[in-house]
Amino acid sequence: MTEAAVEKTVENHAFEADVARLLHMMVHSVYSDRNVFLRELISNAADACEKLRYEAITDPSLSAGDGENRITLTLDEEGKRLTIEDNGIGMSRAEMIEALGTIARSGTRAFMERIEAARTEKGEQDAQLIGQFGVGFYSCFMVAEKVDVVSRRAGSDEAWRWSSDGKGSYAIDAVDVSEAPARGTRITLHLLEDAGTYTSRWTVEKIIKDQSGHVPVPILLAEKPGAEPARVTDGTALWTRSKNEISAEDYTDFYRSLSGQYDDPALNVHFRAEGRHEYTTLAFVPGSQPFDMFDPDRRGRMKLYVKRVFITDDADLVPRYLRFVRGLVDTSDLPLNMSREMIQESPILSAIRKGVTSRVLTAIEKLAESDTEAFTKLWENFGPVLKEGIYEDFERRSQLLALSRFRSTSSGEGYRSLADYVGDAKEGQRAIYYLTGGNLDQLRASPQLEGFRARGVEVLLLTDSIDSFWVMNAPEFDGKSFKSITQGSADLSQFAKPESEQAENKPETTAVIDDLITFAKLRLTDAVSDVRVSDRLTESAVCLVAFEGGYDRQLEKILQGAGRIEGASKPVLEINADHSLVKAIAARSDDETLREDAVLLLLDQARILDGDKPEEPRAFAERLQRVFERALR
Ligand SMILES: Nc1ncnc2c1ncn2[C@@H]1O[C@H](COP(=O)(O)OP(=O)(O)OP(=O)(O)O)[C@@H](O)[C@H]1O
Repeated sequence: MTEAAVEKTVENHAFEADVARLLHMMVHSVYSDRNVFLRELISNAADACEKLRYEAITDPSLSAGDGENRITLTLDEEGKRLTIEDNGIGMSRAEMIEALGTIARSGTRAFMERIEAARTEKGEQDAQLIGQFGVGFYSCFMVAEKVDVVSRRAGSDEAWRWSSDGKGSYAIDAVDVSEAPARGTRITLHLLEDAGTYTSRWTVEKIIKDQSGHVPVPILLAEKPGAEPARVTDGTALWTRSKNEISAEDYTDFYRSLSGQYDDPALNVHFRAEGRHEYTTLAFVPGSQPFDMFDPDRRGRMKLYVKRVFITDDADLVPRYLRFVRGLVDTSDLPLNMSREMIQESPILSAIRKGVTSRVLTAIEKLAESDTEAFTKLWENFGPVLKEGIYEDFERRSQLLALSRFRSTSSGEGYRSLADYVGDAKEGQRAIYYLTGGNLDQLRASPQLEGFRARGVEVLLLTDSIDSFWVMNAPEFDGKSFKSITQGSADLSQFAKPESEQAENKPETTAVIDDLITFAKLRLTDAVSDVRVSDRLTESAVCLVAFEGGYDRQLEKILQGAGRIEGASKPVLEINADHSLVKAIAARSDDETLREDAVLLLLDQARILDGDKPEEPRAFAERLQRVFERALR
């Protein structure tokens, strides 16, 4: 491009719709801790330096001339400006449009949905959320009325300026290289009237030390344009220091600058492995759930360093079920110039992955032993993800089962471990009973539980979608297999009822009940595979269960919903022969119409108790009406 063309071509681009929404939120944010913008910009600058270091391994000319990476902040009180400059990788024109005009992070999108929902509900934004989760570059519009980004990509002889007031569009134009950093990016914030504090040395230095003290690139601060910058942080890698030199605050600060989250970590795991493989790990379990935890594309976010050079955050350093763990591994065992693809397949990496996984799980186990409250919080945040491991990681299945906590008919508002369950199991109890479903209240009201409750047999109440899957794969815990109480026969006769209820122990199947069952089997043959007397019911008249060997009812619904299986299998209708309604119906064999209405209504009642709808709502309503009218007549 010629000099003349460079000066004239200013292109205006509209922001992607989501960016515009996000910016609107930023500008109208009521969040009081605006300092977070600085951490976001410093973190991007540090990433850019790390990317350069990596690319320079194969092409040393990229960092030629200016080998030491640094981030320099310049204050300009008079001009009400704050500048953040790095000598990292820089951005080409296309990269600017991609990075500063769209939203790449799925977490940011999820965050926006959450914050918008909170706003509609409460009439205001959930300001805390902005504070807890970084929202990247765009957060600078909390403090700036205009932002200029001038960047020159390493190795390029072009420089570009991106400029915006954050109100719907941005402009891009080419600038003369003499106006740009020799390499890297300079971001100039034209501060808002009320953001003057970000030109105070004292304030900015404190914010840097508090928020970004452990960024692995040195940070310098110049008091005014042209002044000699002074070092604020030295950029040494925290993980290379020995544990006893590192305070809890150091770890928390580091976690925050690494993860982009602002919460306190629930757990940190810092160790150096020596021997066959040498590597250092510094990993954290966050104190809160990231928004995109259940995003199917979400993978581990651990960073891989080789001899302190950042290589990739895409190396799957932990299995998928630990995808919430943040942190890094730094090893000297891998060569620096190995491609990312080769690293992925390297046996050294799988050994490291194994080691890191073990250490993280052991740390979680220790927390479970030492601090129930902290562990419960961790479990509430990440239990549903950890349980995926029971399904996916055969080798660690028992370990994960032992770690898992459950609601059950005995847990009240607390949680039970499988060890608790087995410890309190009835004599001779061979199975661990469970019931799966969408929510706890519905499960607690399930008729299928009645017989178990009456006999004091504990049942696990499983409400996460993953539960339906791992229970199929987990053959046993402590010699006991898992058994769904909505599948097959309950066989509760082995457990005695409490003395007070002994009298009504085994339901008597009289001839009239047998007759009713034969009638129901015939009449309901299209809808159910069998009708039988139940020993799992005590209060309800009927319930539905899956036949032995079929899918658990809840799992079948999930698979059907996901289009993985076609059509539902026919359930079994179980009847409580002791129930007064059932007895009354059985006694009315003289009235065919009434009996037919009654068995169809019983079936629909069982469906409703299962959280489903009557198959034919109209016929159901008419039947109900007929029976009502008779009763009232
Ligand atoms: N100083 C910089 N140098 C080079 N590229 C930058 C710089 N600042 C931002 N970018 C580019 O802009 C993109 C968007 O930045 P933003 O902070 O919004 O999200 P992010 O950094 O990708 O997300 P995360 O904070 O989760 O890493 C970055 O991924 C990067 O490509």
